[in-house]
Amino acid sequence: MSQTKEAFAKATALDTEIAVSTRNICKNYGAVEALKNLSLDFPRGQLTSLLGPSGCGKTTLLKIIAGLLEPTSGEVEVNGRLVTGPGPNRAFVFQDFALLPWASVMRNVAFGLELRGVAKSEREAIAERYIREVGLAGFEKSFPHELSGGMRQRVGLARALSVDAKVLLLDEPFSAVDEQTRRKFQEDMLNLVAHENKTFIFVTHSIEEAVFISDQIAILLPRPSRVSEIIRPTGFRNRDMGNIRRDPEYLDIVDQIWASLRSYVE
Ligand SMILES: Nc1ncnc2c1ncn2[C@@H]1O[C@H](COP(=O)(O)OP(=O)(O)OP(=O)(O)O)[C@@H](O)[C@H]1O
Repeated sequence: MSQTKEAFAKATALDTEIAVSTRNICKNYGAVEALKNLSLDFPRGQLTSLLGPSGCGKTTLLKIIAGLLEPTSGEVEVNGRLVTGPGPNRAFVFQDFALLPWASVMRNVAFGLELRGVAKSEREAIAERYIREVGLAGFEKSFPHELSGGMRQRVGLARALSVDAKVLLLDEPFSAVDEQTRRKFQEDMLNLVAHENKTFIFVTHSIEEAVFISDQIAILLPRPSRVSEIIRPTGFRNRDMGNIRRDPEYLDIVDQIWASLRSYVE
């Protein structure tokens, strides 16, 4: 079997522990049926991307997992426990960064810990580690308006990492940055997933991005959304990052996903 076929076929047999599980999620906004019986498992320590046509309900699903939005019916389990609202085991990285404009990078990154009552010296030590890890060392005292969009996004990511949530929910985190920065971020994400042992759930519009960074890709159907396909591009995962984008399996999977999605684009 070719590696590409394997990526699609393997999607049925999962031998990894499940960190997050959504079961028969339905979500209606008044007369708008956004999600319908959506069931999906998210393997622990891996990155799953949600990919689908605009308006299919990706952000809605992310917010339901975060506990920020209640499903009309169905349930979400995180580490075997039912989600009934937001909790410290999940951190959300918002599309617009949601930084405090009046606070320094250090204060912004440490803010989640500050809210949890962690002592200043301890929270700043933790924040410093993640500021370094996302490549912002030296900018601790800067304010958000002094940073580029890409740097602000890194502050948001460092803040989510600092609170030590086991599940990170990222809503199109790289959409506001230029292409070069975006590629660097994608490589950083691969490193983070490899070293942090956290479960990442990632919304993106980009097929190439999803295939580059994901252990698992869930393709969602247009509204009312369900999962149409699950793809696990494992073949090139352990190869040199610099070569992934020209790997034949990578290119094949990108093509196949586009073939699935193109019928939904007007
Ligand atoms: N608060 C709301 N009230 C009414 N309808 C809503 C609300 N939030 C979302 N919707 C609708 O639900 C559907 C799913 O929205 P959602 O933002 O989850 O989709 P998405 O896949 O993340 O979209 P995009 O890819 O464009 O960001 C859309 O049709 C949207 O218009």
